[in-house]
Amino acid sequence: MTVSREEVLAVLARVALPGGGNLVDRDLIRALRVEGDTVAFVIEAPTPAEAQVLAPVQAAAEAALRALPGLRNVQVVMTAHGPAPKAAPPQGLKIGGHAAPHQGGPKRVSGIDRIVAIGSGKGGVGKSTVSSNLAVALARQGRRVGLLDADIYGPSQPRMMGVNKRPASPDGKTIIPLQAHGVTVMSIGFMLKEDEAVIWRGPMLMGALQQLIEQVAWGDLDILLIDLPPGTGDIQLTLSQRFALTGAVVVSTPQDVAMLDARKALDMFGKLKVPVLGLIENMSTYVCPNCGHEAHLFGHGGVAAEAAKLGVPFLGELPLDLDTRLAGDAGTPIAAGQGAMAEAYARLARRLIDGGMA
Ligand SMILES: Nc1ncnc2c1ncn2[C@@H]1O[C@H](COP(=O)(O)OP(=O)(O)OP(=O)(O)O)[C@@H](O)[C@H]1O
Repeated sequence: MTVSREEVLAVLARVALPGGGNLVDRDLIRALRVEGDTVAFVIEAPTPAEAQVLAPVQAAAEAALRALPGLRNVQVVMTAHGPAPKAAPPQGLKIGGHAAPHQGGPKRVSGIDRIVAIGSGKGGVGKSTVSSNLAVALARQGRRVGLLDADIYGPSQPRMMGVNKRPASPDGKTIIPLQAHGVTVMSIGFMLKEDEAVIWRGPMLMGALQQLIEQVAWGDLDILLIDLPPGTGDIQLTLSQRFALTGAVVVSTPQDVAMLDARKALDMFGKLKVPVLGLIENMSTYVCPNCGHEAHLFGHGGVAAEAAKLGVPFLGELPLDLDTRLAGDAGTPIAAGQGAMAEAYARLARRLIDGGMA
């Protein structure tokens, strides 16, 4: 028995807040994901002080969801924005400290030729899948590639790239990234225990992001791909303001609602002066493996049309493909093998290389 997003929201709407209202009508839920028997989301408190007040609410929400038949894993993270109390000085390697004061414009990271962010307006459109496969496809074409999983609310790269162990830090400062399928990989997921519910305050998230870029011994890279969280939040803002990005690639499905959100992401990159290198349509066509019939479950061609309308490059379309999902779940991206999907990613990679973007 599976639980729907609506059922989860209905339960959360019954969790009352001190001072009135509930988690849903006070709009505190972010990045809600319901997948099989797992639900994960973020409670975004307006301030660190309110995050403390809301701690019992977090516990009540978790308990209410655990009572739903069909749900086995409930992962709730609390974040808060605004000034946070001063942190104790770090002892050994600690991730999620406060970001160092920032002066001047976006800066280059030494040894890294290009930084390309992969974003989406909506969650679940395949941004992480595209990031891992593109990274592998670029590496197969001889590029020196790094992949940073900055999806702090739901890191997917440990699973998709098939690596998950805590990276070494010989001096308590430098972090040694992991290697998988020819790609140098770092994920916030490597630093967290599974199911760990940490209170990540907004400023701490920013500190974590900065550490993941600057303290990781990336070595010399032709390109660092950054798998962003969905949407247009603090991570996107901090990243663009602090680091000189070569550009951003936006992934969307052709579905109208996904495109609507993708437009917001494009608008955000425009405002932040990050060049949009192109749009990718994911899950565009489904070819039945039994009869070969083509169906367009989320529509088709909408992303190419939008790219043409906005005057940004359309980088290609990737079909909805069972083997892509299975490969991602198994930790070996489909681009690492042979066949039509590996070739589609190889074409995408070639296009970026030929355009000087990778
Ligand atoms: N082209 C595809 N064909 C089949 N399955 C796909 C495809 N692209 C992605 N998926 C599957 O869809 C699910 C969501 O993909 P993914 O995690 O890459 O999305 P996302 O946009 O990064 O999501 P989020 O932002 O919520 O982390 C995964 O199970 C993935 O394997």
